[in-house]
Amino acid sequence: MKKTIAVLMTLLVAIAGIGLPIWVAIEESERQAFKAESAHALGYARDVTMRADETGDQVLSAVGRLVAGHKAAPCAPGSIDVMRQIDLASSYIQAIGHVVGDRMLCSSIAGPSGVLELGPVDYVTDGGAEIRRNVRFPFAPRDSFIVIGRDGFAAILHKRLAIDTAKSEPDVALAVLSLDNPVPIIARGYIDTRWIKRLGSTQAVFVDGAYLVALVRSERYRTVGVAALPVHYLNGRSAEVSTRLVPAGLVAGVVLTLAILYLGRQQMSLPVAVKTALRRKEFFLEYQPLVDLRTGRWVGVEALMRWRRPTGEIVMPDLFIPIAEQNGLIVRLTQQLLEMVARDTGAWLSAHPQFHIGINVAPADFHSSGFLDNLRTTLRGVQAAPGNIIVEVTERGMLDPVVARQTTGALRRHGFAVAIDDFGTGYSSLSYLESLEVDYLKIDRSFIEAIGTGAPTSQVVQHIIRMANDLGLQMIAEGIESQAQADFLRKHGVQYGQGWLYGKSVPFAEIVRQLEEMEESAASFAQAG
Ligand SMILES: Nc1nc2c(ncn2[C@@H]2O[C@H](COP(=O)(O)O[C@H]3[C@@H](O)[C@H](n4cnc5c(=O)[nH]c(N)nc54)O[C@@H]3COP(=O)(O)O)[C@@H](O)[C@H]2O)c(=O)[nH]1
Repeated sequence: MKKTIAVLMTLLVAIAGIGLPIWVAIEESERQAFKAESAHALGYARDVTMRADETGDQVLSAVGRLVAGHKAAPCAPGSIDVMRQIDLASSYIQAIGHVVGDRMLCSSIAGPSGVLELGPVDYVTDGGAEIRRNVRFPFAPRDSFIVIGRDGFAAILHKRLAIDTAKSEPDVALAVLSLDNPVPIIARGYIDTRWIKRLGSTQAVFVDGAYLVALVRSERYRTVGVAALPVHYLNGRSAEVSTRLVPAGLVAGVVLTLAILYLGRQQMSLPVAVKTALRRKEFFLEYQPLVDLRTGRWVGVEALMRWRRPTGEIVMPDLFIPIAEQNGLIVRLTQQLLEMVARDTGAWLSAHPQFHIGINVAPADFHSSGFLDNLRTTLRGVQAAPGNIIVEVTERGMLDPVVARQTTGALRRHGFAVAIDDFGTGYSSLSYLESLEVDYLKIDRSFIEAIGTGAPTSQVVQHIIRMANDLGLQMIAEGIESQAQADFLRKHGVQYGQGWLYGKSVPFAEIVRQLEEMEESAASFAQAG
């Protein structure tokens, strides 16, 4: 069952880990493609609007000039000359003339008496311009023209000019729409006049079915330039961008998934590895000297567990103790700790009954009924005295006052000493401590570190010392690294200490060797004296 869940979880992580970056890459490709093709379409729509505006400007200015100077005799030779000048100077106007009803009576193209039939006006804009959208002339039977007029004059415009853009992309539809009339003024390709409803204040870009549509409103006239790109432009661009982004997303996804799976496996396999390590007896002990601060003599050690993995890597207890605790393995680990203490010290402890070995026990050990028996049996095997052992338990292990009182009481009745480890990091109150039978307070390293630093916690150590003195407890300071810290602690009455100032943790044989060396030099010093 567990295996099935693990396989399912792995599959899920793989699908999510690989799928998510690919999905993000596709989304990003589409976003980039929309951005690029929107700019493309807007460029055409702006161009159309600009051309339509220029056409409007030229028509207005030409008609204005004729109305101002030639209204009285619009077909006089002088007026025709001006019409021809306008014609020549203008880029959009093909011809201009004088209009009465549906006919152009004279013009730049047909002269003073050449009449051109225009047909009826299609609509009149809000500004009063009369628009004929589709006028044909006998002289250009295949073309159709727009005629825009007012005040008796009208300009003939070629229909293609305003939308004579996007030549290299003939499938792009273009148009000039009027806000006053639903029929396009000019159009090329498929144009839906309902698009105009989606125009915001100045411009809009959107996808409608098979088209990416861009609208740009004229700032001067009630017209709108439109460009509609077939949607395959967008898809093509998106495919092009995704050929770059999707492989990158895939690589990122694979790396992410492998990293997640690797970390997950590490986490999932650690409890199994600790269990295997227990079976294979991969744990070992190092011992850190415990020093009498008043004499400088080594009066004991603290046993600290390490794990040598089959790879040779040494793992520190901060990593495996919590795993052992969370996975119900700590009692077995503590059992091995006792066995290792017995094996390392052998008969040495029986010959040194005053020498202390501090052993760390977890809250679960402290609450386990078999712990005391195990401790006694193991020590009996090496003829060590209970007085050799200091059982170190953190404030966390003392949380239940009834169990704490029972266990500490039983341990002390059998001659073992009890120390509260890492003191100051928990929440023990003075009255609670008073109710427990303990021998030592181990002052946590963090308070020793703060000595002389001026940090807010630098004063705490003095309160702890006062509290321990009030309770009649002996003190062990942890983590002494400098002589100044040692001097401060001794001056304030702390009896014992340990830390790198005196020595890091080493195998027990090394502790014995150094003790013998110290004894020898003390003896030769005494002899010399
Ligand atoms: N239940 C068990 N807990 C155990 C056992 N063995 C160790 N532990 C607990 O693991 C914690 C980390 O221990 P460790 O990494 O061994 O670190 C100890 C010392 O190496 C370190 N130390 C000692 N002196 C100094 C110093 O001067 N400076 C400095 N930076 N570090 C120093 O402190 C750790 C000892 O801490 P403590 O036990 O509080 O005295 C630690 O909490 C161990 O208790 C085990 O078998 N069972």
